[in-house]
Amino acid sequence: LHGNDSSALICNLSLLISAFCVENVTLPSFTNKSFTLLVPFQEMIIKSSVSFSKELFFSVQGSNGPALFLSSQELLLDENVLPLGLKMFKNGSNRCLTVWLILPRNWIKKVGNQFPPFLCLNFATFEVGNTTNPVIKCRSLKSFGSDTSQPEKYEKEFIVLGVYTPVLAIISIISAVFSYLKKLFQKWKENHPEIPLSDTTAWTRHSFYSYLLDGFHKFTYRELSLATKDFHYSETLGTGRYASVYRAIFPGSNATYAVKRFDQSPTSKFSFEIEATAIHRLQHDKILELRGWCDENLNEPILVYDYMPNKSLADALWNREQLLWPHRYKIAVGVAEALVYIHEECSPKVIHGDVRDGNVMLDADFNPKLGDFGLAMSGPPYILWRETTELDPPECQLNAFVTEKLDVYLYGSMVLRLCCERTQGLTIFIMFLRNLKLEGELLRVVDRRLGGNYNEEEMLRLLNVGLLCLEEDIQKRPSMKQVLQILTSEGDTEELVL
Ligand SMILES: Nc1ncnc2c1ncn2[C@@H]1O[C@H](COP(=O)(O)OP(=O)(O)OP(=O)(O)O)[C@@H](O)[C@H]1O
Repeated sequence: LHGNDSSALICNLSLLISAFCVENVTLPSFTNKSFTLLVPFQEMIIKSSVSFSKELFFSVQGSNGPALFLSSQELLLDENVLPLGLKMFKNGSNRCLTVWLILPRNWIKKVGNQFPPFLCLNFATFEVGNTTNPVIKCRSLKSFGSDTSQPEKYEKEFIVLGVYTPVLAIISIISAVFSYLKKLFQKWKENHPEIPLSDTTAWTRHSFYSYLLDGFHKFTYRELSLATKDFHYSETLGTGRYASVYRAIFPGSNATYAVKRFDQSPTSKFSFEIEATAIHRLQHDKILELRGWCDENLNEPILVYDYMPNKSLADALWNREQLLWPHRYKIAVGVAEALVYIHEECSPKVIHGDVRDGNVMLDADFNPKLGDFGLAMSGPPYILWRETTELDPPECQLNAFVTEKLDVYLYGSMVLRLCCERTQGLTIFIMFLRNLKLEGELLRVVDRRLGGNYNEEEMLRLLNVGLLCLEEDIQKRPSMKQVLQILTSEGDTEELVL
């Protein structure tokens, strides 16, 4: 921690800093000060338990190049700058703040994997007054550690000569070309939905998404609108908490995709960002494949996925004709494979956080594809963004930080849905199952809709795996790799699961 350095910013707004904590180290409380944190790259977690009612701004400097300004509203990127993610989340009665790094592909390409060991982080919160555009000046990294205090006189001269004059010049130039641009814009607007072009927030979001989704096809809004018949309800495949999903048939190629259009609410937009952050680096046969995206209308950003003719596992289990046992078992194995991949083969690992039948899609042959990464945690800190429910493991009720064993627990409850007709009142149902297991009567709970058409050995294996995954004690829960071994090995069920 490098002192109380206020030279990092020139700002006519009042400054409000509260207690911050990096990992487990509690820093002293700050009032009316900014400060610089020097944190190891991998541990850049900043968490605050103060209640934020005001707008927040952050400035962060990468190893080279100018600063990145970040607020809960906007993210300004420069090509040399490390993009950051920011989210406030609710932890009990406190609102917490986390800042984390998202390293986009092209940035990694640029610098290789040589991350600097430390990152200089200038951190300050501002109470927003009348001014809507606060001026924040960040030091260059070169001056880091040196004496940065300047006589006030020079700062004033700097503001007058160095800032006002160029600003006036720029304003004149802008006014000169404004009418021309206006004409162009009006022409452009005829073919595009409403976008606040002059809005800095819009610009920063567009840049942020381009960083994240670099390499994926960028659809035009018009293309998607045509393919979904103007997002007509007759083309709706499903509606979730954050988005509606439409079938899109592209006239030229006859290709069919699923277009996930996020709603207008801020949480939906955040869900889009979380999903894009996770899905852009996942490539696996059992994970729903992202085909493209569109952010022309920032209020309703869009992700385009492979179309799954059999929709979700929840649809297949509850709404339509019977899902056969071989399909059910194949689904359990496939989802386990997807989870092994995100937990053990991705670096950093990804925790899905919302594994359930509604988020497993089924292709024409009932192969599962894990989808909906809108609540996924793509790297430390692994924080559960959503409210906990009765389907979550006990550790979630106590702590916002989770491990991959959360997915294991949720997988357990999904597996029971594949085997049993009803699983409501999960805690009681688990106790009931454990008793049946002791009595050697586990098969009594089998879904009657299967009409007895199932493989007994596989059924017992799956029920036992479900119970193991639903262990309250996190240590007793198996890893997804162990689960996959149990489901795919040849050995005796009793030996494998005990
Ligand atoms: N690729 C797809 N192919 C076919 N149908 C899909 C596809 N993706 C989603 N759906 C359908 O749309 C529904 C909602 O999608 P999704 O779960 O991704 O939205 P959401 O808003 O993130 O929902 P949730 O409430 O689960 O978080 C799914 O339950 C499914 O029925």
